[in-house]
Amino acid sequence: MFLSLNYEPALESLGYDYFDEVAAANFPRHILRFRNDQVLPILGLNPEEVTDADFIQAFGKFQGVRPFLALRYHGYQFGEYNPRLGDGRGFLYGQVRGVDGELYDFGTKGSGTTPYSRSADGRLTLKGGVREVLAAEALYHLGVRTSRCLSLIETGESLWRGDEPSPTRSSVMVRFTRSHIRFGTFERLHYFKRPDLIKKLLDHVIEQYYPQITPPASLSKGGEPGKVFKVGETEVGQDECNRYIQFYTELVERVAQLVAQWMAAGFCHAVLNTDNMSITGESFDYGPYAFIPTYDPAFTAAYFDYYGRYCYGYQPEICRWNLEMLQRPLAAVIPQADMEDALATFGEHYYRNYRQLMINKLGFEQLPESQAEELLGLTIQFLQDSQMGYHAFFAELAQQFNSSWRDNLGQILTGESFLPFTQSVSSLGKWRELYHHILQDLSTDELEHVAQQLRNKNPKTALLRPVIEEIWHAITENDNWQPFYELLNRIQNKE
Ligand SMILES: Nc1ncnc2c1ncn2[C@@H]1O[C@H](COP(=O)(O)OP(=O)(O)OP(=O)(O)O)[C@@H](O)[C@H]1O
Ligand SMILES: [Mg+2]
Repeated sequence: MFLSLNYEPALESLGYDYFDEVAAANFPRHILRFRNDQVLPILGLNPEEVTDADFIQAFGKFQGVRPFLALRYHGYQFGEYNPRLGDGRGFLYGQVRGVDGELYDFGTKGSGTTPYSRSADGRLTLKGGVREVLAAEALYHLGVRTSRCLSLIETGESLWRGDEPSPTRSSVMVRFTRSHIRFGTFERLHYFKRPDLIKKLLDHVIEQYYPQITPPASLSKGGEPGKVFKVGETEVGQDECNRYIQFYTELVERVAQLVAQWMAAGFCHAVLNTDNMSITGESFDYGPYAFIPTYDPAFTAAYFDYYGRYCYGYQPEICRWNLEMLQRPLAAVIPQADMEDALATFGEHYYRNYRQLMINKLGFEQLPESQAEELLGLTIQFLQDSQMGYHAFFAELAQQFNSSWRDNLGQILTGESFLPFTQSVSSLGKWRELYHHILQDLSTDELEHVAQQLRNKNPKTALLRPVIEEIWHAITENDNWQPFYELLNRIQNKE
């Protein structure tokens, strides 16, 4: 089924400067643990017609005739440039155009060694695979622009890891995402002083992932088609240059929006190295991530992040810095001053998006700016003062909300979960007053809309670490996958 999809050699057609052809490992076993039936319709496939054997054939045994491409990239890891990276345990399996007209990647993780594996085994632990499946689904259903997992297959090997009781079980995952071109893909080309390859890749990225940016032909009608000038070492036409500026400007906006989505979702990615930043502004690579238990800007998810560089509250600044580092390769084709102007808007884009998403989580489509600002401020204040669960606060708000709140301040957030804070946290009283004040302007229909919005944005199920550990416990102790499927069901049904 997957073998007969209409694969497009989009990246492959750029030539062997960007990747190496590799082979998949032969695994002793293939046990399908997860298939993402929600994704299949995007590929034009009817889930009922796709068998488990189809998944195993394509994404466990890797039968098929396409070249598998280990992509070359570098990256800044914890602030240090690392030229010894690249797909060390994965490859681009293929690219397919969805029924929505968009190009999608199937990328593997844990599929065997490549020229970039260094001394590592090219494998993915089963727990790592389970965690990535869960994160992607949870984020997707919280409205985050994210990759998703198409399949997870257990592969029957024993792996040794410093951060899991070992030996531990192995798996191979296939990721479904717009692109695996990373900031680090460009950084590598800069390292090797190849502005020509930067330009070629950028043209490809704009054509495939930023199609609304006007192509040179139409731009040149009104512009100055003949004018060519030097940016860095490269000769760039005026209208080409305009496109590149538009691209960087939009990337800045997309990344700002993505970080706002993580922050509102209470998500800490944990490893925001530039090799984990997609050029399409999508989120992916869910390793030691965590959803924050309580609102704490200093919350750090990765045990190896000794200085808290990638803590929850630094994420916007880190992504801004990553965009700044990307200016180095892009300076080959984009004037520095234009990139700086674009990046200067990052903070504003981030904050505007964040505030809007938080207002949505609080039940409203729109609020006047000053009111939105005040409500957000009080919400954060309460979450910080009380250290009530971040997800619990919103879930409880959604559960307890009642249209009677409009006429009766005394009923707002009086459920049991808020009792401990009624006396001790003064921001709760102020929050209630403001919320009441906002509701007073609403009609009965609008109140119903608030109730719906609250439930829609704030599912009861939160993917907190203890929840994942419980799922993993059942798997590792009793090979019981039921809790995993039940959790996935709740997440996918936004319960
Ligand atoms: N077990 C492994 N074997 C070989 N290379 C590995 C292994 N684990 C990580 N790497 C390499 O180390 C670098 C950082 O890995 P990271 O944990 O960010 O995930 P990843 O393997 O990069 O996958 P992706 O970024 O596509 O989600 C990458 O170059 C990766 O290929
Ligand atoms: Mg990675």
